[in-house]
Amino acid sequence: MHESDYGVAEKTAIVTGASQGIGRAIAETLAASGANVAICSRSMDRIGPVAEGINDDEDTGEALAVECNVREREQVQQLIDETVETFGDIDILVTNAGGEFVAPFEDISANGWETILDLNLTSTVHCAQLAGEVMREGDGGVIITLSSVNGQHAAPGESHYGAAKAAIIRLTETLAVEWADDGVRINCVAPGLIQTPGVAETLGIDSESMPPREKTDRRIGHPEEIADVVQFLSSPAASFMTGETVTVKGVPRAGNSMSQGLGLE
Ligand SMILES: CCCCCCC/C=C/C(=O)SCCNC(=O)CCNC(=O)[C@H](O)C(C)(C)COP(=O)(O)OP(=O)(O)OC[C@H]1O[C@@H](n2cnc3c(N)ncnc32)[C@H](O)[C@@H]1OP(=O)(O)O
Ligand SMILES: NC(=O)C1=CN([C@@H]2O[C@H](COP(=O)(O)OP(=O)(O)OC[C@H]3O[C@@H](n4cnc5c(N)ncnc54)[C@H](OP(=O)(O)O)[C@@H]3O)[C@@H](O)[C@H]2O)C=CC1
Repeated sequence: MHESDYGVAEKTAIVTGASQGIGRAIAETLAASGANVAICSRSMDRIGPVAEGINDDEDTGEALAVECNVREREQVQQLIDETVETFGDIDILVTNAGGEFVAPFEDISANGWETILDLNLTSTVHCAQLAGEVMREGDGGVIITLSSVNGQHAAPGESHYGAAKAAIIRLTETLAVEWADDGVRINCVAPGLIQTPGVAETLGIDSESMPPREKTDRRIGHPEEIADVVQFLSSPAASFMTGETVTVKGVPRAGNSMSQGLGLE
């Protein structure tokens, strides 16, 4: 009889942007399954308590908090070095940190464009290149990138973010081919609208009004529903998956724009 293996116990995972939202849910989910997690955000005051919460629980893997702005390559290198020094290796990398502002294309300054491309796309390049080096010189590993439904379909106000997230999908496909012989699997998760503090800030959605998980239609997703997919992709159960983008979006309503479709306008 075949027994599915969704395990990540004793693996070492890096999760970027884990002080809140999707990244935090991913870190806590992997740790609850026994992985040691190196987690980062731009502020130790914000990432430290998340690590403490994980370390307070005896039944989880260990957590290492690192202050790291993923837009800065040298800081990403320090994150990689501290992770290897503490846990010995890197088995899983989740490039979760990202963000956006919503604005018409004509209102986005050169710096605004660069900010969103740096934060989402170039940060993913830094993390994948530097952690990928460790994986490829060792026993391989698993990388999971974060795109968005905005990287798959056009939505007004999302030209910069959509371009960055679309590029992440193609980057994922390319690295899957280039690094296949090095034992590195790389897949991408493209969430639909997920209830996080970032979304509350960007789109003004009340984070207290969470609908239950039983329904898949006409609701916003929970961060844990992304974390569960990341856990699967990280595990041996996904051993024949690489270069794929997994969309996680429930059943939004049909509409002219995605936000109208979700009933948010
Ligand atoms: C609708 C349903 C579809 C489903 C998909 C859901 C889409 C969700 C996507 C998410 O990723 S949500 C969660 C992510 N979290 C956030 O986005 C956090 C909120 N945003 C921010 O914290 C910030 O805006 C930022 C994106 C992190 C950028 O902050 P930063 O401090 O790095 O940059 P600034 O110095 O503030 O600005 C740089 C540059 O950008 C211009 N700019 C900033 N905001 C706007 C804006 N609203 N409109 C136009 N331009 C903006 C700013 O003016 C600067 O440019 P210059 O003035 O210097 O030229
Ligand atoms: N929520 C959604 O609906 C969707 C989200 N996504 C993607 O999922 C990912 C997570 O989104 P979400 O949880 O909503 O985001 P949040 O804004 O809620 O959280 C973002 C996290 O990233 C960290 N972060 C932001 N900038 C940096 C940086 N430069 N360096 C390091 N860490 C950083 C923040 O920590 P701190 O502020 O402490 O530095 C925070 O922990 C993003 O890539 C987003 O684009 C995709 C589709 C939909």
